[in-house]
Amino acid sequence: MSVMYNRVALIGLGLIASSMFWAIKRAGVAGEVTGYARSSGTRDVAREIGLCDRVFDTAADAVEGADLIVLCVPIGAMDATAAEISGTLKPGAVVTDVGSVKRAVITAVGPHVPDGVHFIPGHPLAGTEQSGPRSGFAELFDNRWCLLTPDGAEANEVKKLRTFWEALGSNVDEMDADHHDLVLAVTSHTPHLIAYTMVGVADDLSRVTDTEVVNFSAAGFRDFTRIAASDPTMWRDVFLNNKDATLEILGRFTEELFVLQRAIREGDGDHLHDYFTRTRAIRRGIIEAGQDTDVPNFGRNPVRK
Ligand SMILES: NC(=O)c1ccc[n+]([C@@H]2O[C@H](COP(=O)([O-])OP(=O)(O)OC[C@H]3O[C@@H](n4cnc5c(N)ncnc54)[C@H](O)[C@@H]3O)[C@@H](O)[C@H]2O)c1
Ligand SMILES: O=C(O)C(=O)C[C@]1(C(=O)O)C=C[C@@H](O)C=C1
Repeated sequence: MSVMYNRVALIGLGLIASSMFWAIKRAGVAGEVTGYARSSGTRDVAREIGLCDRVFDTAADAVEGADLIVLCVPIGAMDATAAEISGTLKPGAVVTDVGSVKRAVITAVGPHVPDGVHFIPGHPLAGTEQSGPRSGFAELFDNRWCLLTPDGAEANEVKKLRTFWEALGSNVDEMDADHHDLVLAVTSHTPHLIAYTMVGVADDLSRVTDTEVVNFSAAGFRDFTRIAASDPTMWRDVFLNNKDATLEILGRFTEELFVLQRAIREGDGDHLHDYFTRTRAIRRGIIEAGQDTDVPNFGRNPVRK
């Protein structure tokens, strides 16, 4: 594929930015990729492993002259990061982000985007429980969805950003930001909270030892522990910034849980069987839609130095 943006700047060099870098190199869609991370340790690692063509010590320097700027920091850091780069954004540049919540990012970043610069929020629905500059890999976005919430941004720029994400391996869709936050509360945010809770319950239970939990963890619980190992800062920020939607889904979840709890207590096998039959159909739907893509080639990267 040919170069789409002469210079792409990645701000915040963790899992998503490093995966984007390797995927951009694999696709050949950027002339140059610059990067910035807040900590000097992360910048040193980035330089050591060849993550980004040039790593800068300030975000403002990293975005200077960039055609596409991708904010890859935790949601709670979006406001300050956008303020830092605001003065050096090139007219005509596109600012996007990868944050897991969209309305809060629009509120935080939008006011810092000067006239003449395009702002197109985004969210790749792909990740792992790993974080940091060494955790990325080029295949992360393959066959995963990336949602854009353009809200009136210029159509040509939106189209170009769509094509960019497609070149990185994603399927792309557009959505209203509030709707995005509700959908993700169902499909990602509340499930993470449930996993955190279940692992916390196992940890608290004194009659079952930690060694027993580790040795005898069944597949379902092991999946929960993977999810519950996700980055605490990122997930704290997700819940603080998608409060209403998460609380709505969590309310419905606890209501359903109480009904199932009662069915177990009363020995209502029909209710349990009917419920599990309904939920099984959802899983089958996901497989039929080709969305059961477990993370491919985890940890391997053909272009990493
Ligand atoms: N991990 C996932 O599964 C996933 C998936 C999709 C989107 N996201 C979103 O992508 C963004 C980055 O997540 P990640 O998984 O790459 O995280 P990460 O922890 O791997 O990397 C985040 C990077 O942001 C920088 N950073 C951290 N705190 C900062 C601060 N206060 N100020 C400035 N910079 C700071 C650091 O360079 C750090 O390496 C988040 O907004 C997250 O919601 C994550
Ligand atoms: O597979 C995982 O580790 C993830 O949790 C990735 C996952 C998710 O699917 O919920 C997590 C947060 C995101 O914003 C997008 C993707």
